[in-house]
Amino acid sequence: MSVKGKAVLVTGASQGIGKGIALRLAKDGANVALVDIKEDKLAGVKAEVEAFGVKATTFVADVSKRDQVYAAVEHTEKALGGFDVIVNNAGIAQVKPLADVTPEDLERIFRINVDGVVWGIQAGAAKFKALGHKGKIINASSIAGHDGFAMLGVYSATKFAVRALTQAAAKEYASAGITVNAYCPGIVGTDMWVEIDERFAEITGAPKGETYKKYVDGIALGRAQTPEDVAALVAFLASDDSDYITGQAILTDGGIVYR
Ligand SMILES: NC(=O)C1=CN([C@@H]2O[C@H](COP(=O)(O)OP(=O)(O)OC[C@H]3O[C@@H](n4cnc5c(N)ncnc54)[C@H](O)[C@@H]3O)[C@@H](O)[C@H]2O)C=CC1
Ligand SMILES: CC(=O)C(C)=O
Repeated sequence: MSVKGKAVLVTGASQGIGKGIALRLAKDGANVALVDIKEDKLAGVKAEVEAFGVKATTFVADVSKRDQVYAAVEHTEKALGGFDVIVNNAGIAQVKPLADVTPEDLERIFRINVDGVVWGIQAGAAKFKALGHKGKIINASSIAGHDGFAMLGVYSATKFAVRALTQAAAKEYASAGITVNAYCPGIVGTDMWVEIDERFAEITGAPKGETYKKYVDGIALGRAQTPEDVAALVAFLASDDSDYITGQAILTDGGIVYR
């Protein structure tokens, strides 16, 4: 598997899965652009990436804003001297019964989780075409993009949407040699799950930690997923070894049996 020397843009790279992806790709020899809204955390991740002896750069952008995503792609090409892969990883979750969902909730979650992926696909593909070379687009879906999760209904809808966008984009860009795939993690022990568990506790009265434990107990491999587990799949999708794979939404969930 080789990503050595490739220039890769990762969104949502300040923490969690995005940070895990950035570090894994750096370990494998890729140069990495770290994009996030959390400016304060980016410098620390950049230093960790550079410790692998590769180039790193940071860029503050809100993926829900089209112009900011295009600017992040431009910055990546200039700073890293190329542009080969975009990982549209940034996303947010919200725990709420469907009965309580507001127009503002829908607006906020869809703008980041869906628009953010549309802009990443669009800006990434435009740059690959301008450079005249093949490229890879990799999007974050979820097991919640395969089954609607109770209390995470709107979030699940956005992750189903990411699968649809991945399939459509794969067909639209295949003739340009651009591949488009999605990774679908299970239960990953990041800040996102800390917040999900806390919200479940507030809404249902379940003790803190119980919801997370319930989901982890349903994983056949018997443990929660780590960002590194997810990054292993993304490293494959970013490498030349995945050249014949496109339009796929690949589950990496430890054989989850409880949803
Ligand atoms: N944690 C989990 O169990 C799972 C997570 N996922 C997906 O993986 C991706 C990463 O999730 P985690 O690392 O767990 O979440 P996280 O909450 O730990 O990290 C998300 C990152 O995205 C950034 N971000 C949020 N909104 C942004 C915006 N508008 N523009 C730019 N950056 C923004 C945050 O600042 C943060 O650094 C998300 O798309 C999530 O939906 C999918 C399946 C399972
Ligand atoms: C956060 C998320 O996507 C799940 C399914 O845990």
